[in-house]
Amino acid sequence: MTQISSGASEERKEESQSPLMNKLDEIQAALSSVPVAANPLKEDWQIPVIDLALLRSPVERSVVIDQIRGACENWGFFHVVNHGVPHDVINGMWKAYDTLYQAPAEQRAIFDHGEPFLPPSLREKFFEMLKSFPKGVDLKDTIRLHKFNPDDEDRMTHVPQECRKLLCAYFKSVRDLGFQILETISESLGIERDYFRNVTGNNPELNVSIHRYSPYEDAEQRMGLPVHVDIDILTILLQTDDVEGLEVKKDDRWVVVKPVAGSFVINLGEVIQAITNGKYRSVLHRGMLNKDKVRSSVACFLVPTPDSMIEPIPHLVTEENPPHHLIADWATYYHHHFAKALKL
Ligand SMILES: O=C(O)CCC(=O)C(=O)O
Ligand SMILES: [Fe+2]
Repeated sequence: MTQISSGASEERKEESQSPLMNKLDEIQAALSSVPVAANPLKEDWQIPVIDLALLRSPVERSVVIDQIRGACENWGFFHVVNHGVPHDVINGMWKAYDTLYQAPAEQRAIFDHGEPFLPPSLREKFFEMLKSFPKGVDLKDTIRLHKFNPDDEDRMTHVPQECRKLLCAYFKSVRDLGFQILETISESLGIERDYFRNVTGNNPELNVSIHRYSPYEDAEQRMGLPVHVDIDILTILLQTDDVEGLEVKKDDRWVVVKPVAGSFVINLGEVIQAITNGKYRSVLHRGMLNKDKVRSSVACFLVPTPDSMIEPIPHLVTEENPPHHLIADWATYYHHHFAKALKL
């Protein structure tokens, strides 16, 4: 595995000031104390809503590309509507959701990857760290499908039979949408449309987290999903459209991502931040709980192939803006990220 970096002490100096290290410190701080709503909420701000139907119009395409550039620079998050994923495919995902959550524990143990998607060698350390955190900061239930390839229905024998087709149809469609959005993100940077797909290896395998946030009476004192950034390329999130819970960090405030009927929430992962050398942002977010309603969400993570080189686009590196992130193949990058988070 390749790892290109400057000398060790220089690297450490750079890291101690990097946005990534600030984020990791904030994640640690938030995890070690309850209650969690430390920063004031900004109720009237909203993440951008982008209408993808306009991409088909030659006149309006450039307007949409400009909106995507603005959303990526300022928010790292946006809704997409008119995205082309059919309603019945989305309804099929919700049906599959019920089937997966109703499965008996012994069956779920077979299809649910269980723990977060961590490098195997760091699992033990991660669980040790978790023990030191107070209870009540990670109260959701999550079913995880690891390296899920929706083209491979025949090999999906571990997933309940009645939802295989539904999951494949949904994740194929959502993966296509993700790839299409990556093209518009490339276009917004003035680079070839297939830049991201090429450098990250066009990986057909997805990671999937299917969350269920049960209600808690003292919901404000607790946390469903702790503060984090997504360590992927792009996340495409489907959420219940009548219950709030997702919050995004913006200018030191938490902004509620109000559900928009029929939309997907898109957020940029760490990989886009690394490849754009900080021009586009992967931002902190968290999942809050509700007093009396269940909230559900389905996160689909596009990830690079292990040998993809994660390095900044050359014209986004300058003397004043040297590489912010480790330059390495994805397997190394991923390991390094978690090792830093665990302070190893
Ligand atoms: O449930 C949500 O709204 C957020 C999920 C999320 O951020 C994640 O799975 O990484
Ligand atoms: Fe996330």
